[in-house]
Parts: sequence; C-alpha cells; structure tokens
Amino acid sequence: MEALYTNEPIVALATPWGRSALAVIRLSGEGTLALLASSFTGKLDQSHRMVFGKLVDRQSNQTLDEVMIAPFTHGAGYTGEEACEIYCHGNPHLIETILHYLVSCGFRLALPGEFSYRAVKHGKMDLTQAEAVHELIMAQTALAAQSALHRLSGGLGKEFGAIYQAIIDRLGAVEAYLDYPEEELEPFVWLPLDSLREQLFRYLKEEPIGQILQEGALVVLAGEPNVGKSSLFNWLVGSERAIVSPEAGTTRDYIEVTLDVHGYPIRLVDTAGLRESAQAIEQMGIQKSYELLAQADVILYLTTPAQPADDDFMLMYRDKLIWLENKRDALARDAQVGMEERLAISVLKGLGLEEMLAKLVAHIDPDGVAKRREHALLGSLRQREIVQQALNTLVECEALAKEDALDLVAFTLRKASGYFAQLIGTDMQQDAMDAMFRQFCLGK
Ligand SMILES: Nc1nc2c(c(=O)[nH]1)N(C=O)[C@@H](CNc1ccc(C(=O)N[C@@H](CCC(=O)O)C(=O)O)cc1)CN2
Ligand SMILES: Nc1nc2c(ncn2[C@@H]2O[C@H](COP(=O)(O)OP(=O)(O)OP(=O)(O)O)[C@@H](O)[C@H]2O)c(=O)[nH]1
Ligand SMILES: [Mg+2]
Repeated sequence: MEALYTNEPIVALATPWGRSALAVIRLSGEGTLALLASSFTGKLDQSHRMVFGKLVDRQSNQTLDEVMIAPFTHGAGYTGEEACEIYCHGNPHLIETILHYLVSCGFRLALPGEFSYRAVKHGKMDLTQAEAVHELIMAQTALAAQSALHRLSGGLGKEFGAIYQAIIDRLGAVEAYLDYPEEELEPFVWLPLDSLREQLFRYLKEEPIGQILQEGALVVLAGEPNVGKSSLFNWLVGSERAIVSPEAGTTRDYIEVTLDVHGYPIRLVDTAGLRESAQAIEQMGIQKSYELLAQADVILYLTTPAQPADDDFMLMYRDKLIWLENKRDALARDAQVGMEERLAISVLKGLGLEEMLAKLVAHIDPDGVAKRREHALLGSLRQREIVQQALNTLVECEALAKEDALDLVAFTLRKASGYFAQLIGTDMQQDAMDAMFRQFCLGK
C-alpha cells in the first residue's frame, strides 16, 4: 500500500451494499472538504458536527440525494486527515450514482483497510488497535466482540508499550556499564528478565483462546454409527438440520454449522459413524471423519450402553475428548450411571445436555480467560509469531548474561525491543503491513 500511500482524497461505502435506512459514505484525504463544498448546499465549517443539505451534481445541477454530512478537520477524525462522512439513503443504485459522482469530482476509490491504514500512519492508533478493529467487525459472538474491543481500547498496545520500555531501560543500563565500566554501575540492575519472560509466556499460553474467539473452536461429533451423533447435532443447532434414522450409516458427508455456546463461537461438525465394514462411499465419509478428528479442538465422543467405548480411540484422542454415553433413557432406572470419566446423556429425553455444554466450555477455556478483563489476549497469528520470537530472544539474552557476554546481551536486548516496535507498528515491514490491511473491509 506504500506505493499508493499519499494524502490523496479517497472514498468508500462504509456500510453494506443493499437497501437500508441509511448508508454511510466515507471520504478522507487532503482537500476533501473543498472538493465537496461546491456540491453540497450546507456549510461544512465545524468538525464533528452533522449538517443537513442536498448533494448536487454540479455539472447537471441535479440533486443526487438529501443527506447529512459530518466533516472532520485535519487531525480530528478517525484517520487523522481532513475527512467527512455522508449519510445518504440506503439504496444501492443511489449509492452507486453518488460514488460515481464523487470519483468524477477527484476522489479515488479506497482500498480495503485504507482508512485504518491512514489512521495508523497518522498515529491515531497503533497496529494492535487496527487489527482489533478488523477483529471486532469479524467477531461472531458477543464474547468475541468484547475481547476485540478490549484490544481496541489500547489494552494490548499499552502492555506491549510497557514491555518495550522495560527492555529499553535494561538496554540503557547495560550500555552505560559497557561504556563506563569504571563507574561502578550496579552491573545487573537490568536483571532479572523473569517477569518479562513470564508475561510473554502467558500471552502465548492464552493465545489459543484468543484464536478460538475469532475463528471458532472446531468441535467434532464422533462415535460408532447409530449412537445419536446427528440427534445431538440437531439438538445443538436447534433444528432438524441433519438426517436422523435408526439405520446405522445414515450420515456420510460431514455437516458443519457455526454456533454460539455461552459466548464462544463453535464450528460444530457432524461426521459419519466410525466402523470398519462399510461400503465405499461410507468409507470415504469415515476417512473424512478421521481428518476432522485430527484437526478438532474438542471431540464429543458418543457411545451407548449397547455400543461401548473403543479404548484405542479414547487413548488416541484423550487430550481433547469428552466422553458422552447417550441413550441413558433406554437403560433400567437402577443401572449404574455417571462413571467418573463419562457423562450420561439422553438426547431423546433431554438429559445431561446442559452439563455437557458446561463441560464443553470448560474444555475450550478451562481458566475462563476469555471472560476475564485484566489483560488483553493476543489477537492474531502475526502477534503470536512475533511474541514467540521476542520470548526466544529474551531466553537467549539470559543465557548470555550468565556467561557475562555483556555486549552480546546488549545486542539481543536491542533485537527484542525491535520485535515490540513491530508489534505496535512503530517499525513494521511494509509487505507485512500490506498483507494485514488487505483483509479489512472496504471503507474501514
Ligand atoms: N460516524 C462514525 N461512527 C463511528 C466511527 C466513525 O469513524 N464514524 N468509528 C470508526 O471506526 C468508530 C468510532 N471510532 C472513532 C475514533 C476516533 C474518532 C475521532 O474523531 N477522534 C478524534 C476526536 C476525538 C474526540 O473528540 O474526543 C481524535 O482522535 O482526534 C471518531 C471515531 C465507530 N463509530
Ligand atoms: N432411546 C434413545 N434413542 C436415541 C437417542 N438419541 C438418538 N436416538 C436414536 O438413535 C438412532 C440413531 O440416531 P442418529 O442421530 O441418526 O445416530 P448417528 O450416530 O448420527 O448415526 P450415523 O449417522 O449412522 O453414524 C435414531 O433412531 C435416534 O432417534 C436417545 O437419547 N435415546
Ligand atoms: Mg448421523
């Protein structure tokens, strides 16, 4: 985007294409207000204040729409540039006409994420916040939105900023000692690095849940044919989405839906029942089931009193498996129920299903990290990779310190500080920056 990066005026629709009560067209860049002034009957002289008026095609003198416009003077709006927002009627033909007209006035159509990119360029937000804006828009549950908003409010950027500062302070101490060894400086004022290391380690440890909030946890229903996987799937979805029948081998192609379970986005998959003696098509479905099991975050493994568990299967997936014994209703009342490892349920009678949901959530987020607000979670793979590199560098640094290789210690500390500059975006490679903003929505 650097090649395109200028202050030139850009325009994009900030709301979805289609019919709606209102649509918002966003404009930003040098000269925006002057370019618009002659086409608008109102006066755009006060930043952040909406003005009613007509948007007029000044060549044909035709009114394009009756609108409200909010101007933002240089340095004052989202992008930090001179900008404005046009609130017009939400009709796709009308929007197209207005956009077309604005282009003829000298605005260029914006690239995805170009407004946020400019906001970062002008110091209106750091890179973690720009990422959070995107995540907030993409969030699939209220909990996921909350987590993104926490990052947007500057949580993560501030935390990274503080770590950056701590590293710079230690670097200063080491360099001073190297420059003035006679000064009797406390040689290890900068040690220990433990607390920083632990903080980075915690980010990485909690990162999977950050990822799950954004992308959803992959939850796979598995078990022998006829144990009630599709029945449970339908209960979870809340409609008869999958075919249920007393015949073994009913489900062949797997089915995936996205659900909200207590705020956690879940990608739930119903699979073909696992068995050996199956026909070719069913066997292909079973093959697919195994692929999904390998990728799953959680496996809901169903058995019934009549179809007991497969020990090898349980052992193979033990870390991500929740064992459910279905069809408990079919068993005599005094039969032994609820062995420690397994949860007795009946999809037919609605028994044990709320407990199952609680177990599922506890498996996805055992420490309830997503609901805590003391610190922000990492929000992207990019962040994860950089934090991992920073952590490695600090570990390396401590080893060097033990060997008293102080000039190498300074070198590695400097390297570690560089990672944090990348995280907040004060120093970031252009191609990484481009790749990131390309994922954004138009108009954002
Ligand atoms: N109409 C509208 N609503 C919106 C946005 C927007 O751009 N326009 N936002 C866009 O994502 C979000 C809000 N984010 C915003 C962030 C900063 C500023 C802004 O004008 N900042 C100025 C002045 C702050 C102030 O007056 O306190 C500044 O930082 O200097 C506006 C919106 C959500 N709602
Ligand atoms: N008694 C009883 N029957 C159930 C229960 N849950 C499901 N069933 C019945 O078990 C049969 C099989 O259910 P499905 O949901 O199709 O089983 P499945 O595991 O998806 O089977 P495949 O797709 O063949 O692998 C159906 O007749 C269901 O009505 C339950 O809790 N109790
Ligand atoms: Mg089925």
